[in-house]
Amino acid sequence: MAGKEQTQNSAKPECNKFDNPNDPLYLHYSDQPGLILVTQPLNGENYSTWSRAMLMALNIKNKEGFVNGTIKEPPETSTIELQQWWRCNNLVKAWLFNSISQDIGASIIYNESAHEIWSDLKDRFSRTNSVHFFHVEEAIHDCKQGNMTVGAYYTKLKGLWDEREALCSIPKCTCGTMKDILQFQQNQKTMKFLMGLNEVYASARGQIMLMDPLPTVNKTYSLILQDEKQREKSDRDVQLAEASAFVVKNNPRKPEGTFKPKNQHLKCETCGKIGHTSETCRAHLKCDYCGWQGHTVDVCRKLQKAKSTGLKSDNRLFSSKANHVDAIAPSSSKPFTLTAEQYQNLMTLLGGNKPNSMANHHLSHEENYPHTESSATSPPIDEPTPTPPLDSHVPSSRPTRTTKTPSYLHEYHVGVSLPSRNVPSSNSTMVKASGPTIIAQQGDTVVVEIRNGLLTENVAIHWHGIRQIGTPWMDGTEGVTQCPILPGETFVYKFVVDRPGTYLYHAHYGMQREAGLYGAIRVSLPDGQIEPFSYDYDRSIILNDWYHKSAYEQAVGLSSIPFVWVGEPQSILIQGRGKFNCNTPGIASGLCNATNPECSPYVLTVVPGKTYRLRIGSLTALSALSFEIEGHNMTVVEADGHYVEPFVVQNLFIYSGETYSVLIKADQSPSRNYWASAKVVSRNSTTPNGLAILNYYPNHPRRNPTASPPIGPIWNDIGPRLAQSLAIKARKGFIHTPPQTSDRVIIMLNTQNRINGNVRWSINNVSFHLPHTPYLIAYKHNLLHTFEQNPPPEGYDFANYDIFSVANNTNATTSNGAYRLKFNTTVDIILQNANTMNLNNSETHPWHLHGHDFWVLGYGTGKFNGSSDPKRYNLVDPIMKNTVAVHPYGWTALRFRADNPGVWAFHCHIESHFYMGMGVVFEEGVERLGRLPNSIMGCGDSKGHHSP
Ligand SMILES: O=C1O[C@H]([C@@H](O)CO)C(O)=C1O
Repeated sequence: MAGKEQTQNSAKPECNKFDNPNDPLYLHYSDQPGLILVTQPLNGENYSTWSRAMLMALNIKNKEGFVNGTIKEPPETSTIELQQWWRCNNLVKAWLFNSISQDIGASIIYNESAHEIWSDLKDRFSRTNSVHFFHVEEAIHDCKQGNMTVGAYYTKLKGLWDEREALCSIPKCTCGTMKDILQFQQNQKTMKFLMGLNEVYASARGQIMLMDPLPTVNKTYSLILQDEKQREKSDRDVQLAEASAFVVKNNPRKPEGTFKPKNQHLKCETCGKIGHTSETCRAHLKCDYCGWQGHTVDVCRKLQKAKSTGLKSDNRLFSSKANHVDAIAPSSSKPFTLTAEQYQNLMTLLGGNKPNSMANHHLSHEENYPHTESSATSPPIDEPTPTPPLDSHVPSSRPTRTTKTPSYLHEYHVGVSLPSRNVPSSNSTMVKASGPTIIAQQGDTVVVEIRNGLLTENVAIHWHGIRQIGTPWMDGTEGVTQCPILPGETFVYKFVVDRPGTYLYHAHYGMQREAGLYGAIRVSLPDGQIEPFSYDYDRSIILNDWYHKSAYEQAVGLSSIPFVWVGEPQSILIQGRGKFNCNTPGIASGLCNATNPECSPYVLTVVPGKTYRLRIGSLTALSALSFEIEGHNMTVVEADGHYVEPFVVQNLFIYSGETYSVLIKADQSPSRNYWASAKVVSRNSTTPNGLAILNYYPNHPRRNPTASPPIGPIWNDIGPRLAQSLAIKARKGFIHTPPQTSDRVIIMLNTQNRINGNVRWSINNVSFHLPHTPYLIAYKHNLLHTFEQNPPPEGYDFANYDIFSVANNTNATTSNGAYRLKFNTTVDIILQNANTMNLNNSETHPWHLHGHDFWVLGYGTGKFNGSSDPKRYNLVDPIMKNTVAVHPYGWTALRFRADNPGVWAFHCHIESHFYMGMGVVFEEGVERLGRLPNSIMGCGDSKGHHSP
């Protein structure tokens, strides 16, 4: 009795126990063996996700312990409990069977316990994790927005991160570093997400990257969504398109890790991939349009899509960088408008944050910029009679113009204001920024409507390096090709970009360029043509110098008695960003701190292993620069729009008005960032080097490089600079052989003089000044009385002039006479440098020719010898350029064909030097031009010459 009671007593609590839903041995009536706990059965390749999902489901059922072994089999003495345990174990086994593929199921059917099965599966399938892990990592690396919405892109990336975490998560620890590690991981995710976004988000990306601390990826996603919403709202009429060089290699296909070829039994011996054989291997194919391997341009789906949507074939619309806006418009069929946000960006870039002593007009969007969505058409363009384009100097195999039907119009509407100066203070910083990069394709027509928003100052914009063949009135040189654009007036520039390459644009009125009105022009090859070098990404970088004094104050000083020299600039800017009195850019100290992202240097983010084409242009007012990137060689491949026979440099010397493309490979240790530095050379300058950061992804863009910035070359060592000049030759296969003889030689002695008490620069003792009536109008409309008709001298007193001493040029004069060149003749120019008015001093002058490229035939030191030096000319493979340096006490010989009807300035690109008279003007074939557009008239005697 007592025993029976005991049994009953002992059984009762056990029964109660199994009734308790919190007990792992409890079975709910719904816990049926037929249940399927996960949707994706284990197939051998999805172990990590499967096991995670399974554990989650078992945890909900309170049966996790049966697979991880924590709920042990009870001793045989506890019979009832043992029975219940086996019931539960078998139930879990059934659930496992239901969640694995049949093949795998067959191999574990004889395992007794769920725990054994679980361990067996783990042993077998988690071993493939490293391969899977590799694929997941690869897929994360390749994951870019491309054709996806931001939401879809985020979801995809998030899924991949979760998968990676399932495969390999950071072990939990309680020490303090865990927080830092997680923060680092978060930052990496934010960076990855930002990097994969399409270029339309570049502006937002730039802002987010400068936030400190970096927001979490979720927060970043929400910020980008807001940006997208705003964009959709204000950009309704403009079709969004994936954009820019940053995503040129966007892969719309599945990342390799998730892509499964059909014929898995085939293996290619050529590329090693599964799914095909050598005969059908496409690995060697490369598409000239989208840059992807594996197909050619004729079957490129991206191109077909672009064509079918009617967008310009490169399908780019807006692309903005952290500190400048790249804009590109579709064909003329749709009116192009800037959105309020884009316009605001542009104005912020052109504008500053403090009032300027000069006329400086920052109007609100509505006031200043009428061409928002509501303006349906562009203002009528004053169309002059076109002159046929000339195709000289170009081998017939490579056409200079692509005739397209219809030709694409790129329209830009730009309101002009000038950036303000930062008033020097004890510890201040400054930022200046350039205007939008114009991105076009060879043969495109670019239309830029400039509205002068300045209150009291005129404006004109020159398209530097664009030869304006057939449109000399669009060169934008005030006083030479057009009247100035008056405050409040609008001028429409319309011209064809007839050659691929890297060009610039900038103000060409007084010393206004110095005030910060400039930007880059990037012209790509026509569809189907490829560059003779390869790279993964394309970036434009403009170098500049920056003064605290306004251009106006500088100009007053230069023309005052006593003379007030502009002095050395306060800062050097890389892509619009510089510093003043900060210890180091990017460091959280003083005013250059995290709360002021505007104070950060320009950051160029690179993906380790990738090659970048850096299109570097200089628009300095004064400084010759040496540009270098710590630890990275640069291969020079392009100069002023011409392919260069590649050569490698550690530092690139670049003079105002020049452009170069260099290739750099992100092949250094990816564990840190690197300095890019621009140092003043050729002048004993006190200006600190301009600095930027080459940011190796995924390092934080504002993490300072661990090394000190490069010091750069010695300022007065001419040797390496001359060596670089001599190294620049035309690339084989792209040589434009120069005419072997010339029809006329003009020697131009560059000297500094004192004329009527003013310090001036002169050419052959004649200092240049601009007339009130632009030459082009004066020649065409026979208004020859508006400027001096005595042509400037063709040389100097060669026998008696000592270029090495301070000359007493008392006979120097000023003149606005021009050289008239016989149309289609070949002209040689010898730029002869000399001593300035300071003892033992000769300066570097970058000379820029409008309307042409010239062959650079040679350089030399000392006085040019007309009988021996021409024998040393390079008449085989000289580079063609539009800007070239004459080195201190040296000479440079150029040759060009006077075959572009118009009037063209040729001048020193140092802003103050041209202002002080260092320039000349060439006229050629104006009689061949048709009617000039009315829009360039209105000043001097051109008043009243408007044609109906
Ligand atoms: O044009 C210039 O004037 C000064 C100096 O020669 C006179 O002070 C200078 O360095 C120039 O380049």
